[in-house]
Amino acid sequence: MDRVFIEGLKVDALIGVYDWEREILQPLEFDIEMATDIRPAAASDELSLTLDYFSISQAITTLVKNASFKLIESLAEAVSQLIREKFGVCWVKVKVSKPGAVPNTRNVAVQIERGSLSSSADQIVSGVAQ
Ligand SMILES: Nc1nc2c(c(=O)[nH]1)N=C([C@H](O)[C@@H](O)CO)CN2
Repeated sequence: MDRVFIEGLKVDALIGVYDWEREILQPLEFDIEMATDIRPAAASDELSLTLDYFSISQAITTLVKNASFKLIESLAEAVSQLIREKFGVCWVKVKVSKPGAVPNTRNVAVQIERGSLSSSADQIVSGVAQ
């Protein structure tokens, strides 16, 4: 299965467990991997036949700016749900990094994978993804 990536998407967010974190915005970074069949877009050179990484980046940014979760786990779930439901992505990997959160570290993060790769293969065989 082919992939479309969004790497290093930076958004300032209201996020965190502690009281002081509810008063500030903190930098988060998103790495997204989405399974899709890029052959129809490649054959036609047509943006509407692939996953538009610009539109998806904008949608993630809007979601994150409007969210106020405590845990980056909750935000990762919300982002994966958005990508799967709004953009019809059958399988997605979402990594949410909070690089300033822990002293003496380069980064802390969570990563989730949601959906099924086999269902996208089924769609291609049945012609849905053509
Ligand atoms: N697995 C997680 N651990 C922690 C989180 C989190 O979102 N997921 N959050 C915090 C605090 O908000 C922290 O970022 C403050 O520095 C602690 N652990």
